[in-house]
Amino acid sequence: MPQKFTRRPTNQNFPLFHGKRATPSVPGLKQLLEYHGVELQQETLEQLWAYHQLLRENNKDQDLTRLNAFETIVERHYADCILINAYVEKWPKRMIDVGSGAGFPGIPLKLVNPDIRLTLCEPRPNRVEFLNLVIRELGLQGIDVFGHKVTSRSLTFPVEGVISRAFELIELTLPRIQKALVPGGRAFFMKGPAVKEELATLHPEDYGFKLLEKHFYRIPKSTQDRALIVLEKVEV
Ligand SMILES: C[S@@+](CC[C@H](N)C(=O)[O-])C[C@H]1O[C@@H](n2cnc3c(N)ncnc32)[C@H](O)[C@@H]1O
Repeated sequence: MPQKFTRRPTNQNFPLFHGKRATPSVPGLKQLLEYHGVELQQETLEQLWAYHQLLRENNKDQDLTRLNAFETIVERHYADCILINAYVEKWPKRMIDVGSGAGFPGIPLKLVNPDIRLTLCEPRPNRVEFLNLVIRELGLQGIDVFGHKVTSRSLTFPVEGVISRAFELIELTLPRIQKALVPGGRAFFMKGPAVKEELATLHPEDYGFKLLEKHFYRIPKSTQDRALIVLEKVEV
């Protein structure tokens, strides 16, 4: 069964399952994801569930996410990180996720696109430990953790793609990734509605980039407005 990611935005704002709470379980996860426009293969769903279990078990003492309710985690973490697939025809083969935190968007992105060779960049030791635990426990291949800050000098390997969510202003990230990103490489920024003001004063050409795509959408059946901004490295 192909995986589906609904692109259609909706203004409908139903209470979840007509007021009922979803059961935290694989079927509950499937039901909630489908409610938000994400249809996954069973194997991917089970991997995401395993990740969710690790996130819950380790959140208490490791400060991984401030979201608590199952429904909110599925909507604002999992659906959010998977829906971007609807806007990207082909992901670069070699990517980094800058400021991964507890693994967003990197872990869901990798589960849905196992062919991406991905490095999760995260300096906080407890988060690095958690990300390595997830990789080990889920038996993921082609993914590792760079446990340092990404700076203009710290990345020593070339990459074809960069992604980040809830990290910092785009103009602060561009100099960090300028050297590591190959010409023609792409940078994907997952943003909220405030990005419109950010874009109004952004000059990507100052850093050797050009603005390629802007997608504004809402997580289906939610109040969460999102944007995916794609820049291309043009400078050789
Ligand atoms: C607000 S959190 C966002 C985490 C995740 N991307 C998400 O959407 O939930 C930002 C993360 O960036 C990390 N961070 C801060 N400076 C960084 C840098 N220079 N390079 C890489 N990660 C950094 C922080 O430790 C933190 O975990």
